[in-house]
Amino acid sequence: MTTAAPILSCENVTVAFDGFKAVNGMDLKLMPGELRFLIGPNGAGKTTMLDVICGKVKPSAGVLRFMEDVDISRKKEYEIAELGIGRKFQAPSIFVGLTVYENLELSMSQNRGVWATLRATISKTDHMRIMRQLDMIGLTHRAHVAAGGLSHGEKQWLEIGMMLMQEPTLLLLDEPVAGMTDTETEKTGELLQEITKQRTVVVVEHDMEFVRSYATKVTVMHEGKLLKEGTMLEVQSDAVVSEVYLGHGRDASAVS
Ligand SMILES: Nc1ncnc2c1ncn2[C@@H]1O[C@H](COP(=O)(O)OP(=O)(O)OP(=O)(O)O)[C@@H](O)[C@H]1O
Repeated sequence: MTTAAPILSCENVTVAFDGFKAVNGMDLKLMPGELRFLIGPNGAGKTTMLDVICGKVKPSAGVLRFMEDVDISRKKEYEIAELGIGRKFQAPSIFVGLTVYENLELSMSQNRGVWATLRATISKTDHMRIMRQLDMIGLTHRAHVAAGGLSHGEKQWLEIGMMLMQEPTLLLLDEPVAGMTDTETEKTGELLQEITKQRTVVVVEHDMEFVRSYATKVTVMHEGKLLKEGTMLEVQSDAVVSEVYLGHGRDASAVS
């Protein structure tokens, strides 16, 4: 039997902003096909950790290895994206004046200009890819609606769909269900589970109901470090985790 190699391995990662260590010796290992939740109180360093993985900020110490042997610690953001790491920020970045279909079409061919892409005749293969993607994100019936007219949840799914058109190996999502209705949140959880049949996903999340429903493994960060890793049950019953969360208003429910 062969043991699968990690898709991402972060060792002793530190990020300093003017001497303040937002991430301070963090370790994180992800296996292929994982849906990993990264939680922790406000200011724990979760978003900064995603920023380092996608190359938006550079670590002052530590090593990040992607696909076993590619050291991405010093690579530029676009190089990391080309290697197959996609990052979705909280606010959706979609073209509101274009239709859902056109947004997906554009994300497939980002190195061509907008008008060149939209004027070119689309191949049957590309059309089928877009149709499959629309089906996956549940927006087939909204294909020809301007993206600006979508609901908040639909916009988030469209952006996830746009990222998937680039075929990333690893997807990083920052609070994807923030502001969503309960129904939208549930649909997002199902979508993430579907995505992890083929890819690895890391989700930074504060919505503990959502984490409880969909997490198999949870990583807790505190003061820039790994505090605890395990199932939600293991994490919730940990005394140190409880202590850390106490007094952190919106996060206190994590351990209650
Ligand atoms: N560019 C920056 N310059 C200076 N300090 C920063 C910068 N980015 C983040 N920080 C600080 O680093 C710490 C960690 O921030 P980060 O956003 O990573 O935490 P977080 O766990 O994602 O928090 P939250 O859950 O509130 O989003 C915070 O104290 C924050 O103020």
